Amino acid sequence: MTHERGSDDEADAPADRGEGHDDGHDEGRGEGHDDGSGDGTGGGRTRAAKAPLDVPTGYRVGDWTVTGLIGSGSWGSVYTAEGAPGTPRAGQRAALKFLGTAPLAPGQRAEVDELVGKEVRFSLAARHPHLIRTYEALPVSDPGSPALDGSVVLAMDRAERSVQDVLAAAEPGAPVPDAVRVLRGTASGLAHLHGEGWLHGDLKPANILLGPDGEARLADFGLTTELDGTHAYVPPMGTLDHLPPEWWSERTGSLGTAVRPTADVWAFGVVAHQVLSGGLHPFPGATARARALAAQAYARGRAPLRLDASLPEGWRRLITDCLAPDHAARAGLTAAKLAERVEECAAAGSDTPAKGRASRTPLLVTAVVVLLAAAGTATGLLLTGGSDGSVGSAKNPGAGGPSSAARTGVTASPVNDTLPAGSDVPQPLRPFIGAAARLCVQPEVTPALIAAMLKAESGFDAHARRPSTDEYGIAMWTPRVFKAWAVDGDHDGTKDYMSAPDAIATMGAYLCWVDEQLKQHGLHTDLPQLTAAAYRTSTRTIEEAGGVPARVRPYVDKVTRYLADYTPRR
Ligand SMILES: Nc1ncnc2c1ncn2[C@@H]1O[C@H](COP(=O)(O)OP(=O)(O)OP(=O)(O)O)[C@@H](O)[C@H]1O
Repeated sequence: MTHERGSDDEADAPADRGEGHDDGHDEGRGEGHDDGSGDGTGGGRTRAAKAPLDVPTGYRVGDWTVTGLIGSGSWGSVYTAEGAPGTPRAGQRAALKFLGTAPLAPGQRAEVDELVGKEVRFSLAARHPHLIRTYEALPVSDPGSPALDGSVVLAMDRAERSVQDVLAAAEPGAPVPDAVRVLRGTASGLAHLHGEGWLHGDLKPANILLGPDGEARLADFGLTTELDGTHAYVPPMGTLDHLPPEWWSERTGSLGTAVRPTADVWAFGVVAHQVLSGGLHPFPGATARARALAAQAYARGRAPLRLDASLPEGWRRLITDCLAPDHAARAGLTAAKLAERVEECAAAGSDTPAKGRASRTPLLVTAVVVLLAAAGTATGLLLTGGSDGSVGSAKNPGAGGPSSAARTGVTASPVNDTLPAGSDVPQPLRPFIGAAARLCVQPEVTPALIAAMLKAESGFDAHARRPSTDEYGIAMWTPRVFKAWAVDGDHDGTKDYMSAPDAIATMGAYLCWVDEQLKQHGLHTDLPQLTAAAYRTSTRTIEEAGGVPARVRPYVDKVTRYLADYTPRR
């Protein structure tokens, strides 16, 4: 998809985030926005360009020998390692994060290189008992392994598990083991970062690691940035489930998206709610996207904040302050103050669930759905969503559905699910196209529309590439936009715009949101055409034009023809 670039449209690029409206959309990490979230995770600039690295056991980097895989994030993979015999590191345990750029197209590579450089810089500079310690950064020179050659490896403290792992095993409605200790460490690490003039930028359970001593340490400084006055400028990425509501209306300029330290405070509020309630997200919804929408509705005063009934009163007040709807209202709660308040809550011993509250049942039902969604979708958008998300983000079609489905409580729509047998839609793609459409309750987002758009975009070519306009894969996703919406269509744990299932599922989710946005702006006729036009431009462009702009008319005409071919006759 080409979000129009330049002038005001530049701001639209990451999934229309810059449209300044209010509502609803979602993501970007994250979740991705999910990733993560759920993350949704769940992203943007080019963290979208996922580069999973396959590093064999026994692989040697500096004094370290790789012993096994821990997991992969947006652009790197983390492995267990041990110091090699005969070296000063002999017998020492470590985690190695391989940050790879080799599989990327040259245009993306420069951008990812810059991000990797930042992650290396902040990781090496991070020194605090509640920040993961990085010992060294090692460049890999291995011409025999093109995928690894040129990557950078961060050798760091190896954690036992992440808070995301703890939440996945938690019982909803009760604090996770050591909840208060986790929150104290997290707040302390965050206060140190902010004191250094940095913001973390991707605070989420997957990035809070627990050491063998049980202490929490913040990790993943890929979105960490120095504050420039009151803001930092970061790539338009994050993990849906942990992005503050104002993120969606920030414009993205050449420096990136403006983010305030209060974004970390919001994320802390979400994490605190999750940790103290056994994984429940403070906003309702079966997907990271739906939860992001719920957070935005709350921020606009359209819905109350309904924290879980089990939260002890002191924590409830603190989380409510972290989740103040407006960043200005959150500003008084600096990270240093936050850490103090966490200590006060801890000292008050308010780490046990409130007793005798009657209203758990409905919330628990939601909770289980949320947990299921999160379990299937730990990002990294990311977004974030998300790992988590980053990310991402949590948009596992098998676990829920896109925003509108979640909000209306409908998990599958009665869409016309078939494509004509004789049409040229490749057979192997049909299940993915059908699945993408089924998860959207908007009647216009049918298998026929998705198939027509795929044909118009790439002629169903999963390897299609148009570097001049930064568009790749079967749905011609712009990597940074893809990252903002990424869905793991084939459930392989990664979200890759060059994977046809992922690209198709993401297209379905995005079209669903576009269609809904257009309706909210009073556009009710020719919606398939308007939706296709928005995919090539932006919803704002279509809303301002009140119809299909002339420059995308030929594209829309093509889609219309294919749509007629693919719509089953009844
Ligand atoms: N030092 C470490 N020790 C143990 N596990 C780690 C360490 N660093 C990262 N991990 C784990 O490795 C996995 C991949 O981490 P990574 O930072 O690459 O991605 P992520 O945070 O999950 O996603 P994203 O980067 O997209 O937000 C995660 O499960 C994370 O919890």
